[in-house]
Amino acid sequence: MPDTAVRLTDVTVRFEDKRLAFDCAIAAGDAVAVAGPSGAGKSTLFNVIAGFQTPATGTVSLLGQDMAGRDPAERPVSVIFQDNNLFAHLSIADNVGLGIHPGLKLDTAGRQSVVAALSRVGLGGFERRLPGSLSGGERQRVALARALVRRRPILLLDEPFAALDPAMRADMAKLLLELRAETKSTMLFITHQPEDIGRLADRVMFLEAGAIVLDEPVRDFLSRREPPGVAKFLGHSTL
Ligand SMILES: Nc1ncnc2c1ncn2[C@@H]1O[C@H](COP(=O)(O)OP(=O)(O)OP(=O)(O)O)[C@@H](O)[C@H]1O
Repeated sequence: MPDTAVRLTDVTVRFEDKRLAFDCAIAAGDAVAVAGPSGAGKSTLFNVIAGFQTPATGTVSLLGQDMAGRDPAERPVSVIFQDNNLFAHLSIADNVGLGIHPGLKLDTAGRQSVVAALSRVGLGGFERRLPGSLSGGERQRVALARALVRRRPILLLDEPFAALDPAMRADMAKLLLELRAETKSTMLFITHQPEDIGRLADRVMFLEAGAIVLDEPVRDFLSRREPPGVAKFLGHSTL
């Protein structure tokens, strides 16, 4: 497998009145926290990597391959969104099965991997239930199971902890660490919580005003007192 999982080179994205610019290289197997104030461009960065947003310029390369012209489904990426992860009218097993086949045409091996993935995230026996009967943390774990059955080497998590209480956050972080060790996947997660960065990330990318302004090891990031935006994020300043 190539050493670099995600490489963005001279990537720009244009909205009516805005221009975002991204350059970065993420090593295969790293867990990277993506942080920064609201509107900084975190979701847009994910959309560029996953293929939901086409850049105006630049190159997106995943596992050494140029992704130009490749639809999201053709990319080696799974995304877990903060909300709307699950279809309310489908059973938990079917919601996970969608990760294998969008028309839910699963063979025996597919059905077995759905059961195995649910068991792996601690939801064995939940197969026939509906999403509405699950807690927020359980629903996030169903989304994780769906990502697991897809077996894509790059996992993007958009605020995976946002809807969770502190105990659930710790459980989710532990599960993600275990899954990362098992699958050797590259993981990027958006978070607004320094605590989540400390327990899960190897590196931190900090975005401001449409650009990656810092990209460094987690220890360096967490000991920062500047720039002001980072100090504020870390709770060292009331600016
Ligand atoms: N489809 C779009 N059309 C126009 N502007 C957009 C579009 N998508 C994003 N933007 C703008 O681009 C900037 C970056 O948005 P983005 O959603 O990536 O930020 P973010 O860091 O994820 O914010 P948040 O933490 O609030 O989710 C914002 O100013 C946003 O208004």
